[in-house]
Amino acid sequence: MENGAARTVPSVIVAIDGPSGTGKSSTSKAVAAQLGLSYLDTGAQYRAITWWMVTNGIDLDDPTAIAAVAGKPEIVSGTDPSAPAITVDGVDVSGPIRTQEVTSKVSAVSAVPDVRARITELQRSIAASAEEGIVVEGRDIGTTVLPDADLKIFLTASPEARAARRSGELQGADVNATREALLKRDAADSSRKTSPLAKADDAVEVDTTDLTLAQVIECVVTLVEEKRAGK
Ligand SMILES: Nc1ncnc2c1ncn2[C@@H]1O[C@H](COP(=O)(O)OP(=O)(O)OP(=O)(O)O)[C@@H](O)[C@H]1O
Ligand SMILES: Nc1ccn([C@H]2C[C@H](O)[C@@H](COP(=O)(O)O)O2)c(=O)n1
Repeated sequence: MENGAARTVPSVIVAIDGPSGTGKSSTSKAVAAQLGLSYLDTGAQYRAITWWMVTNGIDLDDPTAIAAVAGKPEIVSGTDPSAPAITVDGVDVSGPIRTQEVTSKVSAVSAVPDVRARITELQRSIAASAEEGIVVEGRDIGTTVLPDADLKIFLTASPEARAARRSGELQGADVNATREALLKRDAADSSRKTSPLAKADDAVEVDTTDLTLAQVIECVVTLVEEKRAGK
C-alpha cells in the first residue's frame, strides 16, 4: 500500500427480501460472514414479538389488543452472522420463535401497523450503528425499512423448490402441506396494508430455483463487491 496507508473498505448496506424459503437467511448470514459485515434477521424480530404475545395470552384475533401492547416487550437482536441471537426481556428465544405455533401466528401480528412501526424503528437504529455495514433480510427492507440501501436483492424460487427445502429441514414433513403453508403465509404477508412483502423497483431479482446455495452466495457477494468498488 502506497505511503503505508491502510486500505479502507467502504461501509455497505445490503437489503435482502423475498418470500419464505427462498434462502434469505442462509444467503444473508454467509454473505455477511464472508465480507465482515453485520447481519440482521428481521423475521426473527417479528417472531419474537409474536412469541411474547402468545406467552402473555394476548388475543391475536384482535389487532387493537395487539397494538395496545406492541411497545411492551424489549427485543434485543445480535448482529454476528456466525451466532445470530435474539432475546425478549432478557430471555433467549432463538429456539421458541421457530415453533409451529409462532410460525402460524406471526403474519397476523406483523400486519398490525403499531407493531411494524416499533420494529422498523429498531431495525433502522441497528443498521445505523453497524460501522462496517450490514446485511438486513426480511420482507420490506428495500421498500420501507432501508429505502436508501446501497444494494437491494429480491430472492425468489418456485413454491415446489421452497417446499422441498423446508420439508428437508423438518424431517418427515409432508411436501404438499409444507407448500400450502408457505403459500398461505406469503399471501398474508403480501396482502397486508402496511409495508407488505414486495420487491423494490431498484432491487436485483435472483431466482434461486435452480441454483445451489453456494451459487446464490457467490452471486450476492459479487454484487456487493461491485457496489463497493463503485463507491
Ligand atoms: N439455493 C438453495 N438450494 C437449496 N437449498 C437451499 C437454497 N437456499 C436455501 N436453501 C435451504 O432452504 C432452507 C430455507 O432457507 P432459508 O431459511 O435461508 O430461507 P428464508 O428465505 O430465510 O426463509 P424464511 O423467510 O421462511 O425464514 C434452508 O434449509 C436452506 O439451507
Ligand atoms: N421484514 C419483515 C420480516 C418478517 N416479517 C414477518 C412475515 C413473516 O412471515 C414472518 C417471519 O419471517 P421469517 O422468519 O419466516 O423470515 O415475519 C415481516 O412482516 N417483515
